[in-house]
Amino acid sequence: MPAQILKVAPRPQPVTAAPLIRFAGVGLSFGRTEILRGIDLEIAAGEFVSVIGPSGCGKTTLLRLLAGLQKPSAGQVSMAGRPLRGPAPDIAVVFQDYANALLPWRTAAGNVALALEARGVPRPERAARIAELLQMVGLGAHAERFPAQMSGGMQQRLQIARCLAQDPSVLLMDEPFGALDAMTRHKLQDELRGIVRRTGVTAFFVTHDLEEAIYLGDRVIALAPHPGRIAHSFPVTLPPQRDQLSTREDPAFLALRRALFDFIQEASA
Ligand SMILES: Nc1ncnc2c1ncn2[C@@H]1O[C@H](COP(=O)(O)OP(=O)(O)OP(=O)(O)O)[C@@H](O)[C@H]1O
Repeated sequence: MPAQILKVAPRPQPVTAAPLIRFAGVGLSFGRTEILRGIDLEIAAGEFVSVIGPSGCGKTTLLRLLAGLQKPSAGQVSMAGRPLRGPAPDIAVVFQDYANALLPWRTAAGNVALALEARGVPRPERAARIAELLQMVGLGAHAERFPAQMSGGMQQRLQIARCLAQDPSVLLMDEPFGALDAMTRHKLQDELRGIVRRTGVTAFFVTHDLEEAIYLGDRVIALAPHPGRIAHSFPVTLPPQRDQLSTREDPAFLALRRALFDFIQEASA
């Protein structure tokens, strides 16, 4: 081999992994009303994407498109290179209304078991997996409680455990902590970030709470209304290890909070 060739160091190639989720030119109209227009969005596997925007701008509709609960009127939503044609077992949805998402006549363990049964996990394997999932969401000691015997925060943890029992690649969350008090909310935010990092699940999180969007996200997508469209994609430049006190005092956090606040003010005007 000629010497000069050996001297040429290989150029480091950027990592260009294909996105897990892709919205390509997605639009949605209900009758004559255009709700979403020209949504182009790519989400990498393991990414935590928060979605904010003024009330009624189409955040939930965007989530429903990704959940396969709504078909686009234009464009395509795809996952792992395949167009979404309806709800997929690989995509789990955590709703704000935890009380209605759980089966009241089943215990915590029974609620989680349901998702394992649906996936066809053999009975002998279920008990260990249920214990593991309940432990992961801090309900290890409450397996035999019924939802009505649990606080709102515990019920929401249970809904998350049940979704994780689906072994999803993607976790969609629509204002999941909106009905909880501030302390419980902060605790669940930390638990959720921990779970997402440990499991590697891709998270799509809709919220009205701008601080929550930043605290949890790797990126914040801002939707403008009439029709709903992506106005900005803000990268969150905070270190991955977050803390309720110091992260919220970080200058990068405060600057982004300001930018999101300004955006909402302008978009709502
Ligand atoms: N099934 C439907 N038929 C007709 N209009 C709908 C339907 N679902 C939603 N809309 C309208 O689409 C728009 C976007 O609704 P969406 O719930 O997605 O907004 P959002 O940003 O999540 O609102 P919020 O922050 O208040 O929860 C709203 O104007 C709503 O009235």
